[in-house]
Amino acid sequence: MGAGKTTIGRLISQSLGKDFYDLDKVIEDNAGADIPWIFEREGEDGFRKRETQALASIAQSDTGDSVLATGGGIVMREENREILRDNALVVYLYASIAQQLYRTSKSTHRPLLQTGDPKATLKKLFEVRDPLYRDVATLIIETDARHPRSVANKVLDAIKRHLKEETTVS
Ligand SMILES: Nc1ncnc2c1ncn2[C@@H]1O[C@H](COP(=O)(O)OP(=O)(O)O)[C@@H](O)[C@H]1O
Ligand SMILES: O=C(O)C1=C[C@@H](OP(=O)(O)O)[C@@H](O)[C@H](O)C1
Ligand SMILES: [Mg+2]
Repeated sequence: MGAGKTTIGRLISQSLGKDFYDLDKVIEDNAGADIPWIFEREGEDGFRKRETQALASIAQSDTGDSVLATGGGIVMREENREILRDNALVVYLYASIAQQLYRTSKSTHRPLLQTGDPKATLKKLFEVRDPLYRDVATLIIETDARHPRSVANKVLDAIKRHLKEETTVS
């Protein structure tokens, strides 16, 4: 949360002229309700079920030519990780806890951070999730101390380099 997935994903899709999906927005549109409402009525488990359904349906229907920003918890289910590995070039946007805290502090839209100690929550989530992000990631990009446009350019460069290397090798 607060790594910049939604912001950077949209910028990248514009640069590449590809469709953009934000999985949280897809979940909200499908549910006809926002994420805080889903967490309140259905709990985190209900949200995770909706998240997997939305991811699977995009992976099935998409032509493979789009940019998808997921929510930060997407890696918690092995089936989601499998879908990502099989269908996508996955970019892990790394942000320090301090940056995550700063970037998420103005929003009340993330139910998991509506606690007395969001910093401790972010730290716990990072410990569990960082190895999982690394497990599914094709590329890892550091986002601290960088403007969103500059992060987007860094991602675009890394993707181009990666695709060029793949072509050279095969
Ligand atoms: N590289 C960055 N530098 C500074 N602020 C950023 C950066 N990336 C995103 N932000 C800001 O942080 C907030 C959270 O970004 P967002 O894209 O919603 O993150 P995520 O989808 O990963 O939770 C937004 O207000 C966004 O404008
Ligand atoms: O990390 C998480 O578990 C979540 C991250 C959120 O998305 P962002 O990572 O875009 O904030 C959203 O999917 C939900 O609040 C749960
Ligand atoms: Mg987001």
